[in-house]
Amino acid sequence: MENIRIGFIGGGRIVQALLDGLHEANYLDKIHLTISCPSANDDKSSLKRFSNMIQMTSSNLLLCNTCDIVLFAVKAKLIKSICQELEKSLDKNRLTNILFVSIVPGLTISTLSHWLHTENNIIRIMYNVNVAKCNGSYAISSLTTNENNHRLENYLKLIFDKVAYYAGAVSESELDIMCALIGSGPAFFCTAVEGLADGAVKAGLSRQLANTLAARTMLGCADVLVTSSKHPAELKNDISTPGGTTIYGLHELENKGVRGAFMDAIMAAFNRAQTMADQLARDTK
Ligand SMILES: NC(=O)C1=CN([C@@H]2O[C@H](COP(=O)(O)OP(=O)(O)OC[C@H]3O[C@@H](n4cnc5c(N)ncnc54)[C@H](OP(=O)(O)O)[C@@H]3O)[C@@H](O)[C@H]2O)C=CC1
Ligand SMILES: O=C(O)[C@@H]1CCC=N1
Repeated sequence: MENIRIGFIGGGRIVQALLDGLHEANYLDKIHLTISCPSANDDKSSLKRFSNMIQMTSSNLLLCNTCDIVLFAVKAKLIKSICQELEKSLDKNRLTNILFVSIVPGLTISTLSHWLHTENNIIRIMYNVNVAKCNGSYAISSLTTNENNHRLENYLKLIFDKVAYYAGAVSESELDIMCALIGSGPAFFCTAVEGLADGAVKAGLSRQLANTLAARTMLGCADVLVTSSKHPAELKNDISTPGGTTIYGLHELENKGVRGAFMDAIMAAFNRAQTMADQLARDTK
């Protein structure tokens, strides 16, 4: 297991969040990890802080020639040309022995399979920035059947388990829902925290205290919900005393359709993932 080498094509925010989490979990120096990105040799790269624990290269080809698991972590529009270069230059045997992993919304197994001219060695994963504090969530969508790919997939799970809660093996369509809830969810929660803090500032609290308390209140609620079997409505009802402050605030939220707004946000992100998948699939024709 220890000799399995992992490569990331792209070393931006979502990859660095994973590196931060693995570092915090004291696991980064226990794995062989390489990142390829154009700025690999730039002294100002924010990846430099990991330089004694990871390998860096500006060549995606070199990365694929040395890694057993390769994750695509770049913007969707770049993937086709990256795949074309790999498919053209990589030895066929090497290409079919790598486990390729898409973390890109809309980059489906079938599209990647088409661009790489390979099959049965591609899976998808969705995770979120919360891995940076070992508090992420992730899910996997996989159709691989051969033993070597299962071994590589299990190794990947072992690594993600250090920093994230495993939501399970899901279909690709379910992974698009996970993309909305797990992947984009942190941005939705941050927007809610910002709004609550803004309200407290309007009422007269300092910005710093308002931000800290809004975030800590969310953290505490999340902890209760995750560690108890309480339904969110039960916790909400426990807090709302008859004729008290909370129910007045909740009435305003209902007047503004906040629940519908959150539902719409999830549906919009989910639909966007499916639209992106359709657009990328059209590029395989
Ligand atoms: N941010 C998030 O929370 C999540 C993002 N994702 C998905 O992950 C992908 C990456 O997102 P994110 O990290 O936020 O994006 P960033 O913009 O932060 O990072 C993009 C990375 O791609 C690199 N890159 C650009 N061109 C190439 C190339 N030709 N070959 C190799 N690397 C290249 C960039 O390198 P350089 O810096 O040198 O230009 C950079 O390291 C996206 O598809 C996104 O949708 C998925 C789940 C969550
Ligand atoms: O916005 C995006 O496209 C990525 C996917 C999930 C979170 N961020």
